[in-house]
Amino acid sequence: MSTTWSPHNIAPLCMEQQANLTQCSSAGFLFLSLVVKLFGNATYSTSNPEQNPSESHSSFHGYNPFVQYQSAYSPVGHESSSSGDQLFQYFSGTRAATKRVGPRPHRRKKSNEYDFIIVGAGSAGCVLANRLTEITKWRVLLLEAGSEEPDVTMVPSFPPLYRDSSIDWGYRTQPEKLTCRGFTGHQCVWPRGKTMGGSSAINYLIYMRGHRLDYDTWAELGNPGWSYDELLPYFRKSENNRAIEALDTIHHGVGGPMTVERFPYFDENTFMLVEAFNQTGLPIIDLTGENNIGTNIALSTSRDGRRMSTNIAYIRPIRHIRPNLSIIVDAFVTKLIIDPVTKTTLGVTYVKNGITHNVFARNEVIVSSGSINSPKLLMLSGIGPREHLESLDIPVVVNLAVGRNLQDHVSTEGLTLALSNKTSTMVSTQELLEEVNSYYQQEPKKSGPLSSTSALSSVGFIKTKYSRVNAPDIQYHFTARNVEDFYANPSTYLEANIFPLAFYNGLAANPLLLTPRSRGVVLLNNTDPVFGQPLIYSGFYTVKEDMDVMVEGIRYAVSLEETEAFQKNGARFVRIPVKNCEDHKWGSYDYFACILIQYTSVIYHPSGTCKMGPVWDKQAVVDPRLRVYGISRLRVVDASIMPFIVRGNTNIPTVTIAERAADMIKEDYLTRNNYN
Ligand SMILES: Cc1cc2nc3c(=O)[nH]c(=O)nc-3n(C[C@H](O)[C@H](O)[C@H](O)COP(=O)(O)OP(=O)(O)OC[C@H]3O[C@@H](n4cnc5c(N)ncnc54)[C@H](O)[C@@H]3O)c2cc1C
Repeated sequence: MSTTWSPHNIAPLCMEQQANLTQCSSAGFLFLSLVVKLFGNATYSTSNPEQNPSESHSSFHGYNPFVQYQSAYSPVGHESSSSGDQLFQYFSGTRAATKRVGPRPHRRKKSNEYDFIIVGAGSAGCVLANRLTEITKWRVLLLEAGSEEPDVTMVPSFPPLYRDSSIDWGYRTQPEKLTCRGFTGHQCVWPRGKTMGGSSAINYLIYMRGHRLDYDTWAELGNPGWSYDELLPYFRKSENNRAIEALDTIHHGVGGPMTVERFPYFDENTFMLVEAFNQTGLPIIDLTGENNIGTNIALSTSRDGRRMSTNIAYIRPIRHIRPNLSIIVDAFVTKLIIDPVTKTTLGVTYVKNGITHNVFARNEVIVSSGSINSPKLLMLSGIGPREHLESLDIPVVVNLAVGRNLQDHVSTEGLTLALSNKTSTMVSTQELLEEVNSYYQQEPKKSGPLSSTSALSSVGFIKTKYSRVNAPDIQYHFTARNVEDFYANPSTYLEANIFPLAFYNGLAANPLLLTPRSRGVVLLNNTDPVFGQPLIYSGFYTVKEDMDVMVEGIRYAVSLEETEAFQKNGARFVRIPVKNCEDHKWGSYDYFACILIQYTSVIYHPSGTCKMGPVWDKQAVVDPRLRVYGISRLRVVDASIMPFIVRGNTNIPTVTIAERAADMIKEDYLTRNNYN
């Protein structure tokens, strides 16, 4: 099998900046070559789990004493080419559409016609493809712009490696006054998964759900069916919990597709951090319970030291087994085919290997392309803000607030915790290469430093004085750092970092803003709307209170230094002002504000750009059953529908949105026969 994954080419960045960093030395290039050789193919994700001994089913195991408590490929030749296609002409306005509404039950199925077409095989798309193909009479097509999921994604310690690699869309934010000023072009990286599994294949594996209040608020806003109590069965349905939390059967599930456990390996710093939070008064709790103020080692979406992407969890077990599921990878959907007269969605146009194809949906097209690409696809198809679309000569089909309401959990990379030799996990190049080889060879279960995200698993949630409700407004992550390299050249270090999370002599303390008041926007690229990067304006800190909350969050992090846990291990925050913030006194409000603006960190949870809301909500793009307003046979199901971002990492909330949506679709088509 050919190599499917290519890493970020850091050489130009290293040379341009003449950066004397470890990742720019032979160590970095040796490491990358070995990883490509061992993990560059897509073997694991495409193999049959029945033949893999590590997939045998087991129930709850892995009690951690510290914690109290998965197509037949649809041949390309089966799709019609676009040339001369009548429906393609509708869109370009050269031909009048034939009106057709309501069910079409007696038509013979054509090879390029499916019951449902799902655009995007990410967190949501893979769940939907699995659940909808449970109905054997439904033919479902899953289209994914990226490749098969390469083996490199399985290693929990490797997330820094995926950024700007062949499985990342490689997006950047647009320059803004209050964000990302310290980075090249004043732009922040904005990673998004471009492979089977989507962002769930490149994320940091943290299993989190958010707070009860998040979902109750969605429901109170006029979205029936989305309260915490109504979603809890769906959280359980997806979950196969193999940790101590499995004993809490009210909140956790054990038979679902998504294996959830604690990693087989933790270093001392992981324990130190939870201990420190605990010593500030935060209780050790199940962070995935209804109220998440507290601390613990987080659960992870992993199984025996390997990542569980939604591709592994939901697609791998059914691929080549369910004949009604077709999957086409490397298929970039460029437009929805919409009858402009009846405003009915008929299918999609996609490009694969430079050839344009049209495929048609008897029932619905479901857009699950994520919070950046879903609004992009809608806008390319004439669904979006009138003014913006008209400025690009795109005929407006429906005027909706698509791309607005962008939210994320902003953080900073500017706060560094230095570790003493006592707990530093730094290794030599030789040791690093040996660890990579050792992880590769372990069968059937993986263990050791690379089988874990290390200190990133230690999570704390706090409520600052700014929180108006009894729920957290700051969450903490701690990410591996080489302190000397960071201080030598912060922006290049961060932009070209490729090393595993396991080996470090310092940690970035990342406070996450859980309830941002600021809003950003996603717009189409004005020079190349289809193939160009969408324009992402994060809008971070455009509401001043967001900065106040974050400064408070930084102060709390710094206070961890006073705990016995930090003191006995000699862990100390580095008080040297970081580049571009030297004019401010370390520890002052202005210094902390400076690091927020200079070294803004996007925590990769964009949400809200196809907002769910009732008919009277002018910002709403989809209704509470996730149907796009003003267009029939079209839904959006992914993180973009969240009216407000949840208080916690967004993968499992997105999986749960898709689980809920799948049942809604079944209700709509199997019980009510409601096609509009
Ligand atoms: C680096 C990173 C770290 C993260 N860490 C965590 C974490 O630890 N825990 C957590 O809970 N969450 C984490 N998240 C967030 C979480 O993974 C996302 O919120 C979630 O995966 C979003 O799911 P989605 O279905 O909305 O979009 P995605 O999973 O991004 O899926 C969208 C899919 O659509 C495809 N697509 C897009 N456009 C097209 C098109 N035009 N044609 C065909 N296909 C298309 C994409 O290639 C992609 O596969 C992280 C995200 C990232 C990027």
